[in-house]
Amino acid sequence: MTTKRIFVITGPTGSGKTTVSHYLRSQYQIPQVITHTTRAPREGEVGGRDYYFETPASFVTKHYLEHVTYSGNQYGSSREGLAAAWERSPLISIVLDTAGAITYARELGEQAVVIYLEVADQEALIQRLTKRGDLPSRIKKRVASDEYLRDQALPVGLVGHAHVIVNDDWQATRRQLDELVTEYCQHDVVTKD
Ligand SMILES: Nc1nc2c(ncn2[C@@H]2O[C@H](COP(=O)(O)OP(=O)(O)O)[C@@H](O)[C@H]2O)c(=O)[nH]1
Ligand SMILES: Nc1ncnc2c1ncn2[C@@H]1O[C@H](COP(=O)(O)OP(=O)(O)O)[C@@H](O)[C@H]1O
Repeated sequence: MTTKRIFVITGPTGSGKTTVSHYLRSQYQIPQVITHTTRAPREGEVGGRDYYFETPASFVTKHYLEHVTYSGNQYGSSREGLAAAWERSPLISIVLDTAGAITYARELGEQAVVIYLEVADQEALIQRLTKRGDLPSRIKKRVASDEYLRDQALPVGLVGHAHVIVNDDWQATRRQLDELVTEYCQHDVVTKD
Protein backbone atom coordinates (compact mmCIF):
# COMPACT_ATOMS: atom_id res chain seq x y z
CA MET A 1 0.00 0.00 0.00
CA THR A 2 1.21 3.51 -0.79
CA THR A 3 2.26 5.41 2.33
CA LYS A 4 0.07 8.40 3.09
CA ARG A 5 2.09 11.60 3.34
CA ILE A 6 1.40 15.29 3.67
CA PHE A 7 3.60 18.16 2.50
CA VAL A 8 3.30 20.71 5.32
CA ILE A 9 4.14 24.06 3.73
CA THR A 10 5.14 26.71 6.24
CA GLY A 11 7.05 29.99 6.55
CA PRO A 12 6.26 33.68 7.04
CA THR A 13 3.58 35.63 5.20
CA GLY A 14 4.64 36.32 1.62
CA SER A 15 7.30 33.59 1.50
CA GLY A 16 5.36 31.73 -1.20
CA LYS A 17 3.38 29.04 0.67
CA THR A 18 0.22 29.45 -1.40
CA THR A 19 2.22 29.60 -4.64
CA VAL A 20 4.00 26.34 -3.76
CA SER A 21 0.75 24.64 -2.83
CA HIS A 22 -0.82 25.70 -6.16
CA TYR A 23 2.23 24.45 -8.04
CA LEU A 24 2.06 21.02 -6.35
CA ARG A 25 -1.63 20.84 -7.25
CA SER A 26 -1.30 21.91 -10.90
CA GLN A 27 1.94 20.09 -11.69
CA TYR A 28 1.48 16.90 -9.65
CA GLN A 29 -2.27 16.77 -8.85
CA ILE A 30 -1.46 16.93 -5.12
CA PRO A 31 -4.68 18.06 -3.38
CA GLN A 32 -4.53 20.71 -0.68
CA VAL A 33 -6.26 20.36 2.67
CA ILE A 34 -8.53 23.39 2.97
CA THR A 35 -8.34 25.02 6.40
CA HIS A 36 -10.78 27.25 8.26
CA THR A 37 -10.32 30.92 9.10
CA THR A 38 -12.17 33.89 10.53
CA ARG A 39 -10.13 36.32 8.38
CA ALA A 40 -12.00 38.10 5.59
CA PRO A 41 -11.43 36.78 2.03
CA ARG A 42 -8.83 38.64 -0.05
CA GLU A 43 -9.78 39.76 -3.51
CA GLY A 44 -10.02 36.67 -5.72
CA GLU A 45 -10.20 34.20 -2.84
CA VAL A 46 -13.10 31.75 -2.96
CA GLY A 47 -14.74 29.99 0.00
CA GLY A 48 -14.23 26.20 -0.08
CA ARG A 49 -11.27 26.54 -2.46
CA ASP A 50 -8.83 28.86 -0.64
CA TYR A 51 -10.27 28.59 2.87
CA TYR A 52 -13.52 27.80 4.59
CA PHE A 53 -14.36 31.33 5.67
CA GLU A 54 -16.00 31.27 9.10
CA THR A 55 -17.54 33.65 11.57
CA PRO A 56 -16.19 33.46 15.15
CA ALA A 57 -19.39 31.54 16.03
CA SER A 58 -19.14 28.99 13.19
CA PHE A 59 -15.36 28.58 13.69
CA VAL A 60 -15.75 27.04 17.15
CA THR A 61 -18.18 24.35 15.95
CA LYS A 62 -15.50 22.41 13.96
CA HIS A 63 -13.27 19.54 15.19
CA TYR A 64 -9.71 20.73 14.94
CA LEU A 65 -6.51 18.75 14.90
CA GLU A 66 -4.91 22.09 15.79
CA HIS A 67 -5.90 25.74 15.69
CA VAL A 68 -4.07 29.03 16.17
CA THR A 69 -4.53 32.78 16.35
CA TYR A 70 -2.42 34.56 13.72
CA SER A 71 -2.29 38.35 13.54
CA GLY A 72 -5.67 38.61 15.27
CA ASN A 73 -7.53 35.97 13.21
CA GLN A 74 -8.36 32.34 13.98
CA TYR A 75 -7.14 29.48 11.75
CA GLY A 76 -7.70 25.76 12.16
CA SER A 77 -7.33 22.47 10.32
CA SER A 78 -9.79 19.66 10.83
CA ARG A 79 -9.24 15.90 11.07
CA GLU A 80 -12.12 15.47 8.62
CA GLY A 81 -10.33 17.67 6.05
CA LEU A 82 -7.16 15.60 6.36
CA ALA A 83 -9.02 12.29 5.97
CA ALA A 84 -11.03 13.62 3.00
CA ALA A 85 -7.85 14.74 1.18
CA TRP A 86 -6.16 11.37 1.83
CA GLU A 87 -9.21 9.66 0.33
CA ARG A 88 -8.39 11.49 -2.90
CA SER A 89 -4.62 10.95 -2.95
CA PRO A 90 -1.88 9.40 -0.79
CA LEU A 91 0.21 12.58 -1.27
CA ILE A 92 -1.50 15.80 -0.14
CA SER A 93 -0.47 19.26 1.07
CA ILE A 94 -1.45 21.81 3.70
CA VAL A 95 -0.37 25.42 4.36
CA LEU A 96 0.21 26.18 8.05
CA ASP A 97 1.99 28.64 10.31
CA THR A 98 5.05 27.25 12.09
CA ALA A 99 3.10 26.41 15.26
CA GLY A 100 0.76 24.25 13.17
CA ALA A 101 3.72 22.68 11.35
CA ILE A 102 5.28 21.67 14.67
CA THR A 103 2.00 20.06 15.75
CA TYR A 104 1.74 18.13 12.47
CA ALA A 105 5.37 16.95 12.71
CA ARG A 106 4.71 15.76 16.28
CA GLU A 107 1.32 14.13 15.59
CA LEU A 108 2.07 12.57 12.20
CA GLY A 109 5.82 11.82 12.47
CA GLU A 110 7.39 10.80 9.16
CA GLN A 111 4.07 11.16 7.34
CA ALA A 112 4.54 14.95 7.63
CA VAL A 113 7.12 16.24 5.14
CA VAL A 114 7.74 19.82 6.26
CA ILE A 115 8.80 22.48 3.74
CA TYR A 116 9.93 25.75 5.34
CA LEU A 117 10.01 28.68 2.89
CA GLU A 118 11.87 31.92 3.38
CA VAL A 119 12.80 34.98 1.34
CA ALA A 120 16.28 36.38 1.92
CA ASP A 121 15.42 40.02 1.18
CA GLN A 122 12.66 41.47 3.41
CA GLU A 123 12.14 44.44 1.08
CA ALA A 124 11.43 42.04 -1.78
CA LEU A 125 8.92 40.23 0.42
CA ILE A 126 7.05 43.47 1.22
CA GLN A 127 7.00 44.29 -2.51
CA ARG A 128 5.47 40.86 -3.21
CA LEU A 129 2.72 41.48 -0.66
CA THR A 130 1.99 44.88 -2.21
CA LYS A 131 1.89 43.35 -5.69
CA ARG A 132 -0.43 40.61 -4.35
CA GLY A 133 -2.86 43.43 -3.53
CA ASP A 134 -2.56 43.47 0.27
CA LEU A 135 -3.50 46.89 1.65
CA PRO A 136 -0.53 48.85 3.10
CA SER A 137 -2.32 49.06 6.48
CA ARG A 138 -2.77 45.26 6.55
CA ILE A 139 0.86 44.64 5.55
CA LYS A 140 1.98 46.95 8.35
CA LYS A 141 -0.16 45.11 10.90
CA ARG A 142 0.88 41.70 9.60
CA VAL A 143 4.65 42.29 9.62
CA ALA A 144 4.41 43.78 13.13
CA SER A 145 2.54 40.74 14.50
CA ASP A 146 4.27 38.40 16.97
CA GLU A 147 3.39 35.45 14.74
CA TYR A 148 5.02 36.97 11.64
CA LEU A 149 8.19 37.81 13.60
CA ARG A 150 8.27 34.30 15.07
CA ASP A 151 7.90 32.67 11.62
CA GLN A 152 10.87 34.63 10.22
CA ALA A 153 13.21 31.92 11.47
CA LEU A 154 12.98 28.14 11.36
CA PRO A 155 11.73 27.20 14.85
CA VAL A 156 13.89 24.91 16.98
CA GLY A 157 11.07 22.34 16.90
CA LEU A 158 11.46 21.96 13.12
CA VAL A 159 15.27 21.89 12.90
CA GLY A 160 16.23 18.55 11.36
CA HIS A 161 12.62 17.93 10.26
CA ALA A 162 12.13 20.64 7.63
CA HIS A 163 13.34 20.99 4.05
CA VAL A 164 14.36 24.66 3.90
CA ILE A 165 13.82 26.42 0.55
CA VAL A 166 14.95 30.02 0.02
CA ASN A 167 12.26 31.18 -2.40
CA ASP A 168 14.09 34.09 -4.06
CA ASP A 169 14.07 32.67 -7.55
CA TRP A 170 10.99 30.72 -8.64
CA GLN A 171 12.83 28.48 -11.13
CA ALA A 172 15.24 27.37 -8.39
CA THR A 173 12.32 26.76 -6.01
CA ARG A 174 10.53 24.74 -8.66
CA ARG A 175 13.57 22.52 -9.17
CA GLN A 176 13.79 21.83 -5.44
CA LEU A 177 10.07 20.99 -5.28
CA ASP A 178 10.40 18.66 -8.27
CA GLU A 179 13.25 16.86 -6.48
CA LEU A 180 11.20 16.53 -3.30
CA VAL A 181 8.18 15.09 -5.10
CA THR A 182 10.43 12.62 -6.95
CA GLU A 183 12.11 11.67 -3.67
CA TYR A 184 8.81 10.96 -1.90
CA CYS A 185 7.33 9.09 -4.85
CA GLN A 186 10.47 6.91 -5.07
CA HIS A 187 10.33 6.41 -1.30
CA ASP A 188 7.12 4.47 -1.85
CA VAL A 189 8.60 2.34 -4.63
CA VAL A 190 11.51 1.46 -2.32
CA THR A 191 9.32 0.70 0.73
CA LYS A 192 6.99 -1.49 -1.40
CA ASP A 193 9.86 -3.89 -2.35
N1 LIG B 1 -1.70 26.45 12.33
C1 LIG B 1 -2.45 26.79 11.27
N2 LIG B 1 -2.05 27.80 10.48
C2 LIG B 1 -2.82 28.09 9.40
C3 LIG B 1 -4.00 27.39 9.09
N3 LIG B 1 -4.53 27.92 7.95
C4 LIG B 1 -3.68 28.89 7.56
N4 LIG B 1 -2.65 29.01 8.43
C5 LIG B 1 -1.52 29.95 8.44
O1 LIG B 1 -1.99 31.20 8.92
C6 LIG B 1 -1.11 32.22 8.47
C7 LIG B 1 -1.90 33.38 7.91
O2 LIG B 1 -2.54 32.97 6.72
P1 LIG B 1 -3.12 34.03 5.69
O3 LIG B 1 -3.97 35.01 6.41
O4 LIG B 1 -3.76 33.29 4.57
O5 LIG B 1 -1.85 34.84 5.23
P2 LIG B 1 -0.60 34.56 4.28
O6 LIG B 1 0.45 33.84 5.08
O7 LIG B 1 -0.17 35.92 3.92
O8 LIG B 1 -1.08 33.79 3.10
C8 LIG B 1 -0.20 31.57 7.45
O9 LIG B 1 1.04 31.28 8.08
C9 LIG B 1 -0.93 30.30 7.09
O10 LIG B 1 -0.03 29.29 6.71
C10 LIG B 1 -4.41 26.33 9.98
O11 LIG B 1 -5.42 25.66 9.82
N5 LIG B 1 -3.59 26.08 11.04
N1 LIG C 1 9.89 33.17 -6.23
C1 LIG C 1 9.05 34.20 -6.35
N2 LIG C 1 9.42 35.31 -7.01
C2 LIG C 1 8.58 36.38 -7.11
N3 LIG C 1 7.33 36.42 -6.61
C3 LIG C 1 6.90 35.32 -5.94
C4 LIG C 1 7.73 34.16 -5.79
N4 LIG C 1 7.03 33.25 -5.08
C5 LIG C 1 5.82 33.80 -4.82
N5 LIG C 1 5.73 35.05 -5.34
C6 LIG C 1 4.62 36.01 -5.25
O1 LIG C 1 4.68 36.57 -3.94
C7 LIG C 1 3.37 36.81 -3.43
C8 LIG C 1 3.23 36.10 -2.09
O2 LIG C 1 3.25 34.69 -2.33
P1 LIG C 1 2.18 33.75 -1.63
O3 LIG C 1 2.32 32.40 -2.24
O4 LIG C 1 0.83 34.38 -1.61
O5 LIG C 1 2.78 33.74 -0.12
P2 LIG C 1 2.21 33.20 1.25
O6 LIG C 1 1.12 32.21 0.92
O7 LIG C 1 3.38 32.57 1.93
O8 LIG C 1 1.71 34.41 1.99
C9 LIG C 1 2.38 36.33 -4.48
O9 LIG C 1 1.92 37.43 -5.22
C10 LIG C 1 3.23 35.38 -5.36
O10 LIG C 1 2.76 35.36 -6.69
